[in-house]
Amino acid sequence: MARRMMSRLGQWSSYVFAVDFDTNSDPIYFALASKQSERPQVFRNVLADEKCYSLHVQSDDKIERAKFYGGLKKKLSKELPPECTILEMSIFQPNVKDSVIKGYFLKDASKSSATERVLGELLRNDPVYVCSYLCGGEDRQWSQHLWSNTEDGWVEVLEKYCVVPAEKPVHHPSTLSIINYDVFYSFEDAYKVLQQCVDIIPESKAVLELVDQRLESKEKTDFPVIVIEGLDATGKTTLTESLTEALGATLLKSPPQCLSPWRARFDTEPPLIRRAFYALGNYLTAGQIGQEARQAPVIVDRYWHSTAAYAIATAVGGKLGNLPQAGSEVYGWPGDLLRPSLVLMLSLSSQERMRRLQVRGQDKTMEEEELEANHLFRQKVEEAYQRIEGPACITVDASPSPDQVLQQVLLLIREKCHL
Ligand SMILES: Nc1ncnc2c1ncn2[C@@H]1O[C@H](COP(=O)(O)OP(=O)(O)O)[C@@H](O)[C@H]1O
Ligand SMILES: Nc1ccn([C@@H]2O[C@H](COP(=O)(O)OP(=O)(O)O)[C@@H](O)[C@H]2O)c(=O)n1
Repeated sequence: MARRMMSRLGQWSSYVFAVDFDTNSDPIYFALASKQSERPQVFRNVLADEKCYSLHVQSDDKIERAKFYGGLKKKLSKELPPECTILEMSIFQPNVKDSVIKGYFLKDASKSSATERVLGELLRNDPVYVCSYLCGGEDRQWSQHLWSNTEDGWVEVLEKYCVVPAEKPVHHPSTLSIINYDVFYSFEDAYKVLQQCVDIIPESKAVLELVDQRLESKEKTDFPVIVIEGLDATGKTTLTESLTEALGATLLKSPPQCLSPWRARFDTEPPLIRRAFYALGNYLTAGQIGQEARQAPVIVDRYWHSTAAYAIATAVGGKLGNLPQAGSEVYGWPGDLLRPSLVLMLSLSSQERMRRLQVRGQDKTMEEEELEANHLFRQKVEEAYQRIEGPACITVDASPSPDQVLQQVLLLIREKCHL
């Protein structure tokens, strides 16, 4: 019944469908209508005579939705014929926060009926909507056909709508659900996510217990707190160690050491859960900063900027221009998180960063591997770093020798923190 209600055109008419045919260009946007449009056909330039399908996740439970969507791509890649291309798609109400429903669009060039079989199985067993797309008639217009499950196990077409072009929205759909899905702006919001995961991820309990024992931090610290940020291999470890020695400071990092046993586990989780874990790491580190900054200056290797910038850059699909505008609330500092006195971001050319990565030759996190493969993603991380406010970060050229970088940073610290 719920499915029937949701599928009515009245319900869908305010929604737009976005399919990422190519990460370097805008998605193709389309909507559903009862009548064909006279404007050009939506898919004409991107589809050959392939069979096309879409799937989107249906569940009111945020955690279930995130878990299922994360696993769905793996499942589809494994079970669909190799001639089937899996593209990301989302359904959303233009410029309405939290309205996004994520899914996949399939272009199937195979001759077999394997794809339909896999989709039929998914429809029977999982919280998904499945649609197929047909191109027909003299003017070769596209229509969308919503599938439904019958009691005797057959899949039938429930409803059919015309596919019509839709306007490009002001905000890229991936920016509509950053808040509380990719980035958490209060302790409570991140904590709630892990609380809801206790049954499915037993490690959450241990993390929550640690977090429950965290130290509270005052808003104002006695000694300055200096955060060093930057992409992997920009020289954070080298600099934070020499700074700590030069200033007689205490060195801390986020996520803190006490979370290490669980980090790899949470790195395999979908963004919602993974980001909540890192967000809580910042609150644990904040407690340590508050304590240590009573006695000496504190140097912190990665903190909130890392958590927010990587999360935003991962969440926002496609081009650099799809990032939320500078000044957007997504770049704001969480009201309840200790603010450092100074944030410095080490910046390097990609060639020098690659050289240092190769010299170091250590294992990289999956995300760091992606950074290497994906120049666009790296640009988005650096741009997001620069847009975060309260405090904003100051960019430091990390290409000179380690000692020159240290001297340059010491000068900045003396100027800004009067140390
Ligand atoms: N200023 C520098 N010039 C040249 N090499 C550097 C410099 N700073 C760090 N390195 C080297 O680059 C690699 C990455 O530095 P590291 O401090 O581990 O970066 P991060 O902690 O940001 O990942 C290491 O092999 C380090 O010795
Ligand atoms: N405070 C932090 C630190 C790291 N992170 C995440 O951890 C990853 C980087 O961690 P890392 O261990 O590879 O970084 P390095 O300190 O080795 O440069 C990023 O991909 C971020 O997603 C975070 O979200 N918040």
